Amino acid sequence: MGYARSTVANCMPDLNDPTSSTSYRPAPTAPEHLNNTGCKIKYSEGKGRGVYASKPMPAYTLLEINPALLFSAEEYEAHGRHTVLDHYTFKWRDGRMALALGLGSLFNHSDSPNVSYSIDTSTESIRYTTVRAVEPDEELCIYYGTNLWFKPVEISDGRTCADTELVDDGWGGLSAVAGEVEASSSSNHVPEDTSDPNAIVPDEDLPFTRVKLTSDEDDEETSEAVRTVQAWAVDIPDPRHTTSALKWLKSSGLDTPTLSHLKRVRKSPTGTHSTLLLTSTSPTIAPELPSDLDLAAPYQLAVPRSAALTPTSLALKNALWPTVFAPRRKGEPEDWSRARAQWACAAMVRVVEEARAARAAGELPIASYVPAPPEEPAWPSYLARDTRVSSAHPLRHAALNVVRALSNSTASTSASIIPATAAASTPPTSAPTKNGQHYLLTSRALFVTHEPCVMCSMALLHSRVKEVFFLVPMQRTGGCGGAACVPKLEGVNHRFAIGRWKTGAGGVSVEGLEIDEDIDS
Ligand SMILES: C[S@@+](CC[C@H](N)C(=O)[O-])C[C@H]1O[C@@H](n2cnc3c(N)ncnc32)[C@H](O)[C@@H]1O
Repeated sequence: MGYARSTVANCMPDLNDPTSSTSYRPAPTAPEHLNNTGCKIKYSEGKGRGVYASKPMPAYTLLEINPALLFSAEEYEAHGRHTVLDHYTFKWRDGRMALALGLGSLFNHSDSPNVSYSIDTSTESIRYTTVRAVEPDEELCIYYGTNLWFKPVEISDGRTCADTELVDDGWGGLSAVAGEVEASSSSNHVPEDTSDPNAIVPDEDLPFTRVKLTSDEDDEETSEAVRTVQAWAVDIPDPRHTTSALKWLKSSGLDTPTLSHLKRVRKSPTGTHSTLLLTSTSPTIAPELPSDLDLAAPYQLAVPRSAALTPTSLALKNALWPTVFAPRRKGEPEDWSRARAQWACAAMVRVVEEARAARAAGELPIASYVPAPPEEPAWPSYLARDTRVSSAHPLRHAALNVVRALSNSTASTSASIIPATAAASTPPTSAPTKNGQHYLLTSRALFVTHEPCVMCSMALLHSRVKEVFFLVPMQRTGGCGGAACVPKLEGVNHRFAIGRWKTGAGGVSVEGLEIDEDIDS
């Protein structure tokens, strides 16, 4: 908290060792315990007790708010550190020591944590929140930091914490709480912890700085980029019945706000009939129609998922279904919610971790990551390292490798190109392959440790990526504002947003990511 490490750490009892000389022994069975968010206690192989999910949990689920028991550093020095409490104690921001009263004390450590926590000094409490979607029976783990006092048991991908140098994550890393990153959340570029994950984060508190693009940033300027959703529609053979059909629709309960960006009626070009858009809910069960109206059988069709932001996108969307025109003011940036900012921090932590693992394996410390979007947690995510060294291939840059990972996602993958989720081998049909073009990153965000070079930036532009976040600027070679800004160039047919990560934001450090500034990234 790190968990407070003391000079006697090595003399501390091993919670997993029944022969340990301490009087502490893990109980043979976990107590019956289920909190109201669905966390339960179970024994975790080699770790003692742990906290587990009893049901599926979406990303950013608030798991627990635990009061902290605070005591002075002197008390800790004289007593606490000589007891089993040392395993559970961590440093509070003001130098006192703290113990989480509740399940918080039972979260085990993982170097790929699925839970982050934040300290609320005003209420002297700690909030634990999932950072990604969690499966039933999955262990819920936090990140203790780099100075572990025990040998961590292997995590699911076969690595141990000792294999990689890890990031001190201001969102999930206990060491961050120990004051290794700025204590104040705003100076750490971490949005205030409010209970509302939808709260909009002011621009100055975002973990990145937006690189300003002068042109409009609408990402739906080509027909293949138009995002669609399946909806039910019905033809009205006699257009004179359109008003009655509309009246029925309004009272039917089918008329939900999900399609409010679309007109309800489309007239056939010849005027022979009109079509009524019914609903986007239930892809399998056709909506029931009134018997007193002369309507054909309902059918499904693809309609635009959102309003049109530009005249070009309006024309493209109208070709599918009459769409509302809601232009964004030129250069107006997208709002970011707190949940989305947390998702971005977790993604940047993950990609930095991968880059450090790449370096340990003899590669350049560069990695790239396309996480599942927070609003589509079931979509596959992709992770790739730079493999120029091992492949002796000058084009195996991390950003290109991750695009290859996406396009190869139905084929077998190599160790350096990792579908970062189990779902990667069978992407849902609504995932990025939906346009039939497997390299497309339409509507996806890409996190990369080093500013992509001009070549990679151009490739990303072709892939229609929505936004790129990078940590290390590359003044001489970068294509996202360093040597050039590719999405700003005149004549390009797509623009992506760029975020330059703020120093220390989310507890992410650039340590270990040094590369020669002339190397393309
Ligand atoms: C805060 S306690 C966590 C709850 C603890 N497992 C229990 O049964 O009370 C921290 C202790 O859990 C164990 N632990 C936590 N994460 C571990 C991991 N990844 N591998 C092995 N042991 C772990 C270590 O013994 C550590 O000192």
